Amino acid sequence: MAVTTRTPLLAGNWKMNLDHLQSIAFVQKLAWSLKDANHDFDGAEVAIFPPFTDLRSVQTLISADKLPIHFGAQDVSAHDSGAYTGEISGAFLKALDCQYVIIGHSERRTLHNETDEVVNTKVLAALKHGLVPVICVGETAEDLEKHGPSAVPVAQLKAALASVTGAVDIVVAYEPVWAIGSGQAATPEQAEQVAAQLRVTLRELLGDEVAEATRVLYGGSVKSGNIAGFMREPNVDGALIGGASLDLNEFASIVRFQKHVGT
Ligand SMILES: O=C[C@H](O)COP(=O)(O)O
Repeated sequence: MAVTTRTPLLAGNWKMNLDHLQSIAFVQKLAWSLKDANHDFDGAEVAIFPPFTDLRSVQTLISADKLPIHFGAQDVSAHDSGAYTGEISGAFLKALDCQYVIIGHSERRTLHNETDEVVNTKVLAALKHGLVPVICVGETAEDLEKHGPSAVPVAQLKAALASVTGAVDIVVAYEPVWAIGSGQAATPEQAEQVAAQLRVTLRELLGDEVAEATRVLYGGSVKSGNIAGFMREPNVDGALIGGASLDLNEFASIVRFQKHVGT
């Protein structure tokens, strides 16, 4: 068993699914289901990333019922305020008690032309507003063939962290683009290889302490049937889950897979 002091993070990215009423029902049932199963919330952190329009409802429910579930947004503006129609400021997310924000998801990079520079400005904005950025990196199938597994994710992480210094609280999600929504997950060994390289990069850029404290997640076709393999790897500290996070039983089963901390 690998030695780690990092609390695993199981994060559900709902993408553009579930409206605010559906999100309330889902969060209630998830909390009940995990409580019934005696889930150790201190041993494995659970987070959800609903659409923007759900956040206020989710915040109200979680705060009123004191549910041990964390939440964040799926994107943030690089700007604080102003004439940016359709964008959402990090200040607004912080005001809704969001703890996390996903930045640089491959769907943002491809569908909304987000460059490495944009990702970097969003990371800086998140940190400025006290949000923990979940920085997504990952190679396409073509990148994999041309450059091998780690080159593109490492380059993306370096770009995302330009001008970032100090004891920052960040999460990195390694999501090979070819594994997202394809049903073809990376192997645990592949995920570990890239996660280890990403940690080396964190060490170079931000020092030992930050590198040791930063959770590196794997994402891409994670299911209850394959989570155990990923959780066994020493540098994989949890998962960013898309499709399976919309199925209550599947998500609850994934979340319940504990990784031993400090053993
Ligand atoms: O953010 C989550 C990833 O895009 C993974 O999605 P997926 O689990 O549906 O493959």
